[in-house]
Amino acid sequence: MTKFTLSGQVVVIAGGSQGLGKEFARKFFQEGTNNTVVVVSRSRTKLQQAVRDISGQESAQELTKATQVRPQESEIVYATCDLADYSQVENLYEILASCSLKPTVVLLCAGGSTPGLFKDLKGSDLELGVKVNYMTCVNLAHIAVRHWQSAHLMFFSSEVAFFPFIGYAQYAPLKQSIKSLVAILRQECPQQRISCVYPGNFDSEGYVLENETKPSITREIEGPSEAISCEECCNRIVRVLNMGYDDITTDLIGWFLMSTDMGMNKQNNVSLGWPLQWLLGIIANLVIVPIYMLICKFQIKKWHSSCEKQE
Ligand SMILES: NC(=O)C1=CN([C@@H]2O[C@H](COP(=O)(O)OP(=O)(O)OC[C@H]3O[C@@H](n4cnc5c(N)ncnc54)[C@H](OP(=O)(O)O)[C@@H]3O)[C@@H](O)[C@H]2O)C=CC1
Ligand SMILES: CCCCCCCCCCCCCCCC(=O)[C@@H](N)CO
Repeated sequence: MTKFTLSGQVVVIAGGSQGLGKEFARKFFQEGTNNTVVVVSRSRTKLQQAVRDISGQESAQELTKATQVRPQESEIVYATCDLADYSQVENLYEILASCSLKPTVVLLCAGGSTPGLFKDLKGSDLELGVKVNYMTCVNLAHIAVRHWQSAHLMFFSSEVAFFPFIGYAQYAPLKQSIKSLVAILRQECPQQRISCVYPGNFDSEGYVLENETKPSITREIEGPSEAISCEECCNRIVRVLNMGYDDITTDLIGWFLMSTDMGMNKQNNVSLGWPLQWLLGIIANLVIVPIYMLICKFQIKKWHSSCEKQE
């Protein structure tokens, strides 16, 4: 299987303009050698700022069909693309191809949530949830599987894929869809390295924004996953990738939640400490999970009645 290395790569980072995607761009550009890093997102101004921050240069270079990529030198360039729009992703492929760039690592890191009760969300929030979290992924993955068969694909789901809970109606179902897509692609494309990261909370621009609308009950339930910095999150992921594992969590509670969800999702890939995880999962599902779910039900009931009182 493809070894993970930070050097000599052509890296495409979806959602590279901020947060964890930007942190990965920094890591490849600053810690590796001979990398061509392409950060991709919708906003040109954010992308330019990210490229300037990372490269330390005054100006940021946009990837176009005429861009001359210098081999043997590290470069970071940006490309604007709404990855939820398939034709724009095809266009991105054309641009990369005309620069003779064949990605070797693809990070599908675009995503984000608008927490809130389902009834309080707007129709546009629901649509955005599907587009930002799922369409961006499925579109780029499709191009990658068709044209870049030797690329290492890295998907970004969430710990909520193991445990969906109140407040994440716009988000968790799509992160579960990514897990499902990954399982199928691993069977269909056995020659490709396909990793899936299930992060717990980390402190990104998106995280700060989502906390503005997050119901208190959601905050309470996700409390055990305390936000770590993007840098720490990126480092933890790289460490586990280097060990050769492909199902990755970023904190202990995430690892524990994954253990309760091993079954038919696991197939032929393994995660850190998997025999223990498997056993622990069985025991947890028998004894710990039912008790926890009772406590959780009680917490939610209490929250609903305190909301009613306030009204
Ligand atoms: N932060 C957290 O606590 C957690 C995050 N995650 C997941 O990890 C990943 C990274 O999270 P985080 O760093 O917080 O994300 P941010 O919200 O900070 O950044 C999201 C990125 O996605 C890009 N993006 C959004 N929509 C599109 C689109 N349609 N086309 C192209 N790019 C798009 C944004 O750029 P632009 O606006 O320029 O398009 C931005 O670069 C996400 O998938 C997130 O769901 C998982 C668990 C916890
Ligand atoms: C079985 C007994 C123990 C159960 C404990 C449950 C603890 C749940 C922690 C879940 C944390 C979810 C973090 C991901 C958040 C996320 O994806 C958003 N920040 C979106 O950006």
